[in-house]
Amino acid sequence: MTASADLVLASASPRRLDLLAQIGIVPARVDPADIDETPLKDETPRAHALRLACAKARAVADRQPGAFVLAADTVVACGTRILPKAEDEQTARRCLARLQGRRHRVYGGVCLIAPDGRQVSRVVQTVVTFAPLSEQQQRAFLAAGDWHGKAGGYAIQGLAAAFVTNLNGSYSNVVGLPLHETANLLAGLGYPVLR
Ligand SMILES: Cc1cn([C@H]2C[C@H](O)[C@@H](COP(=O)(O)OP(=O)(O)OP(=O)(O)O)O2)c(=O)[nH]c1=O
Repeated sequence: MTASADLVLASASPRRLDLLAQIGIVPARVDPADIDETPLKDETPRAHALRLACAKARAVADRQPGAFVLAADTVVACGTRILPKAEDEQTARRCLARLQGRRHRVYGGVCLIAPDGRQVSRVVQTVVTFAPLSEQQQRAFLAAGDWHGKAGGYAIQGLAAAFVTNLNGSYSNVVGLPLHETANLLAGLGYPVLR
């Protein structure tokens, strides 16, 4: 019965919609959750990604009865520090200064709530390494503006790809949704995937 229920994507991110489409999943509706994304005191990046993904899914499931609700959250972390979503150039500059020439982690929280109320979630970790960047490279990147609204101030699917020397784990997780794990969560709760 639940196999034919609608899927609602609880996200304003067009990248998540594109990623789902890549594996043949087209949500019936997009209904972004508007929640407070401020980290709690001493919250780890992993716990933060999981908490926000579940809070987004819960907020939307409450107003979308009878549907599967999928939500996610992407967190870029330097050590235990959660990097902000870059909404201005100064924030993006600070993020880039931290990321260049070193390794960081990207945590993707995913949460799925089924029509019958069952809830499953995962956190997926990807390790990304950026090359050391010259002042000129950093200036050019910032001027291009491909940091706006992005966790950690970069988009691996955009210009920042030129900076990545190594990636260990799920690439789609960095873009915004770990596809393998998301497909498994959907299939596990009875939503048709690749059928
Ligand atoms: C690191 C990285 C992040 N991002 C984006 C994905 C997410 O949109 C954003 C992280 O913010 P999120 O809060 O996870 O997502 P969002 O605010 O865009 O949408 P919603 O909360 O409604 O689900 O950063 C990239 O597009 N590429 C990258 O390489």
